[in-house]
Amino acid sequence: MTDLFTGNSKPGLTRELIEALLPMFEEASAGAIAVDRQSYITWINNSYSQLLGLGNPEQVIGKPVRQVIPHTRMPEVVETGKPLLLDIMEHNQQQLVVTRMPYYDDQGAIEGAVAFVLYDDLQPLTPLVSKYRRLHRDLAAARKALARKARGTRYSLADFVGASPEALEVKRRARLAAGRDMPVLLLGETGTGKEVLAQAIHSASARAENPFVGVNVAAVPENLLEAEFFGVAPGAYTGADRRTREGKFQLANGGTLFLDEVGDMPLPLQAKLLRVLQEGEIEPLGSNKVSHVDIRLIAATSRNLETMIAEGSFRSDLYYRLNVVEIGIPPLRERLADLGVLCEALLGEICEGQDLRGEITDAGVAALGGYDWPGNIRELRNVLERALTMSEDGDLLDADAIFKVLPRTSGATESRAPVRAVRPLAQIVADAEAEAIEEALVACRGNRTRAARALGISRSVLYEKLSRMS
Ligand SMILES: Nc1ncnc2c1ncn2[C@@H]1O[C@H](COP(=O)(O)OP(=O)(O)OP(=O)(O)O)[C@@H](O)[C@H]1O
Repeated sequence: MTDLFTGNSKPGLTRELIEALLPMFEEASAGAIAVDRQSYITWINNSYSQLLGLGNPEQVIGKPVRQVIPHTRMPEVVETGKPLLLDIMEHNQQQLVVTRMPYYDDQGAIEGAVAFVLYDDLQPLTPLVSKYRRLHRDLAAARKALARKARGTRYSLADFVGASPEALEVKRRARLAAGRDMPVLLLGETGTGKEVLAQAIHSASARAENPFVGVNVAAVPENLLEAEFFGVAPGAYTGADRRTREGKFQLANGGTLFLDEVGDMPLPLQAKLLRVLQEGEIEPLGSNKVSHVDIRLIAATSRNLETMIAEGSFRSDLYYRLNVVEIGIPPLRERLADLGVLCEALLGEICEGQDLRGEITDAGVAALGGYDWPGNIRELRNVLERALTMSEDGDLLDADAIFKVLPRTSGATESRAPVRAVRPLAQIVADAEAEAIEEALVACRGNRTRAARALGISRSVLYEKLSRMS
């Protein structure tokens, strides 16, 4: 072993301290090294030179440390005077956990640095490292989710679950749409995932860092739609706010505006929307100033716009403006092959954060396949949620558990099915009662006391009815 500190400067306090601590560190560590002010090696112990595969330690004294240990950060410590107390360094495909500290002369000037290899084998640290990696992954996912939420989106393309040819085609077109800054028209029945897809397209587009603003045209009273869309100038009408109220177009500026149920838009507003799309300018209510907006429009509807055009209730020129990229989302009954993966994803979502581990048997999935799903994936989610709430045998849903909660008929089958046989009134009443109880339990997340209160019956009566139902 060579002498620790070469050079002729007088030993100072810090240096003394390091010298005092060195034997202890040296013994506890898998190797130790010191460099001078120019990052030239002044000392290295035997164990470190063996670890580095150097043979004779003397031959590296006086060499620049980077020449011997290419990935070392000792020069940085000497330059900045800041210790690097914990670092992982690669050397010859080994990962070394190292600590590095500067040391000073009497006048307080940096004289060099020392480093110790704390571990030359990460094996004992595996639980710690994997915990760190897991936390890091969780943190990254949470940051991403938070950022998405801040921008108004919750979904990415991976959230559009499905592996059937129909689902893959939807995803392929969505990816295509994401790459082009053009209007998109999503066509599909209620609950097929139009909003999921709109958010996913936004998240995968160049506008992803900008806002995603959604507005359900059918949910806004007709007389408020214009203000909702284009905003209101201060004092635009009696009782109007003194401040400017921004409309959805301004809020979505730079990002994506999602118009859900665009088929429900009244004709006068359709004309205004068309103008905005043609000119890229909006005029808030009560203002005579126009302002430029830059948005990508994604519209969706469950209605047949072509029939509406023929009937005169939807403008054909607007239709062609909106329908640059059209994506038809098939109803669930046309992609029953996806039932299994959808159940898995939805049960995972439902059980998240709860002390539940929902699973479904193959027979359970087959039972779901016999239904025609007028409410599509939203309805599937409700059925699974209800089945879990009602399930008596833990969290495994079999065919029986599904049949118990599956609606007996759906709107779609009802309209196609022949008139049903007349049934005894008592049975109809019992069925209606069972359905009301299931709904109350779902609404109260399985809390029977609250469900009983909501139904206006006592807990004991609810229990009695439940036992008769099962
Ligand atoms: N492909 C899918 N994968 C996973 N979940 C989905 C999918 N499609 C829809 N969902 C879920 O179904 C529910 C309804 O989806 P969404 O609101 O996007 O449907 P929608 O077509 O916009 O319905 P509506 O026309 O009634 O507004 C949501 O909870 C959503 O998470």
